[in-house]
Amino acid sequence: MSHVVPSTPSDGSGKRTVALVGATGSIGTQTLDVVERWPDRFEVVALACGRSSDVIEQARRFGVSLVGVADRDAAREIREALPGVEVVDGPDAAAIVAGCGADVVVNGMVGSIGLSPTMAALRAGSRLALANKESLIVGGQLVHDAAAPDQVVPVDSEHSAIAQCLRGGRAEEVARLVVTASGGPFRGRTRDQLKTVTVDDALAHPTWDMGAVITINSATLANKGLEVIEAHLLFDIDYDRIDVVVHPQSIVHSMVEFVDGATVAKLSPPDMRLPIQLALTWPERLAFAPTTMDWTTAQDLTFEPLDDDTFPMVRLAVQAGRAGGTAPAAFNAANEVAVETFLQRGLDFLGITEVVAATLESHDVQTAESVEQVLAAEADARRTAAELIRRR
Ligand SMILES: NC(=O)C1=CN([C@@H]2O[C@H](COP(=O)(O)OP(=O)(O)OC[C@H]3O[C@@H](n4cnc5c(N)ncnc54)[C@H](OP(=O)(O)O)[C@@H]3O)[C@@H](O)[C@H]2O)C=CC1
Ligand SMILES: CC(=O)[C@@H](O)[C@H](O)COP(=O)(O)O
Ligand SMILES: [Mn+2]
Repeated sequence: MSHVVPSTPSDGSGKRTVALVGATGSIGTQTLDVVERWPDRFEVVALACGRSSDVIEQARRFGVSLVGVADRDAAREIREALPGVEVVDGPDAAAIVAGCGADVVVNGMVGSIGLSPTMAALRAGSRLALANKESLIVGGQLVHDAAAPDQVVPVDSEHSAIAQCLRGGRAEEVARLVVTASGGPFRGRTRDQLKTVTVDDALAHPTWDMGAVITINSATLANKGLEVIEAHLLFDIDYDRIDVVVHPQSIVHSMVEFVDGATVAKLSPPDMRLPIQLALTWPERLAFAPTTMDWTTAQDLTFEPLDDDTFPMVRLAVQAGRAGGTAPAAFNAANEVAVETFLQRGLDFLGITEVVAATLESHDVQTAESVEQVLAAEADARRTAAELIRRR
């Protein structure tokens, strides 16, 4: 485990400065909920979003000095509403915010556009609380190499759980990682039954309330595929030693099996404020529990194997992960294009997986030694996916 190791615990004195990219989304707003609870521990200094004017109220509430807005038209209105605040705009705005030198940068952006903020935070030497799994997956070795040993702390619930299970353990004692999946809204359905599902059906996640893209990724199981690659990169474990198991209650957030047969699991009700809070102060735990288990009542915790034929996305992601180089970036780019088109009602649900499989099939895997190479491979995969969708 090279990137998630305990750093020196804080002695509780002094505030940590926090920069938050993706401030107006699901992770972003929950991060602000957590931070607001601890005014003596955190000071939000910079925020970034795509275009939402919600950032105006957030910037005022936290008294930030820097705001990044990707959309230039939206930025004009936001700048006028925030006199005295530096408002940067355009495609590099989030990277400027992430690179501002805060103690902790939370990357809660959606999609591989989160790569440049991830790299900017790492280059600035900030602790990176990483929800934006796509940046790690597409950046792969580049992100891995740019990160100091204790610099990246996962926010993703499964990876936060694994990091907690591994805490204090030795790498050579780990036998396997077991990543849990809710199974999404279509768990138990056949491929035939998935032919007619709608966008609204796919957005009805059984256990988590999240942004639209990750919710669709949970429905196709692409999210779990991305999470297997994420686990491989964060914890340096071979794909042969990472399993996925379906656990519909989303209470066991993942597990680690050790060489003596002991399995350690992390359990809590499904609430992202717990892993967000822990990532802000890792490895220290703050004494606020957003929700707790009620162990005085009967609980059913069930586990079942993944139906790999109906939901082949995990298999495809592992194939991309094993191929290495630009393949994970191609997998993710094709998925982003297909999901966006599905959300706009331009592609059927099963088409998402088919487009990803066909894009991956035709992708010419290259080494990913620079951000430019990754971006070129992504652009190529996006073109292929768009062309496949056009021809359907
Ligand atoms: N939501 C969850 O519970 C979980 C999410 N994650 C991961 O966290 C990430 C965020 O997910 P989620 O919060 O659900 O997504 P949302 O769609 O809810 O939020 C996305 C955020 O990104 C912002 N954004 C979009 N484009 C840009 C840009 N160019 N520059 C800066 N900001 C931009 C949006 O701003 P605007 O509002 O202006 O469009 C918004 O603030 C994803 O990678 C997801 O996989 C992981 C585990 C759980
Ligand atoms: C909350 C979180 O971490 C999500 O990634 C969640 O795991 C999605 O649920 P699925 O298990 O359905 O993909
Ligand atoms: Mn997750």
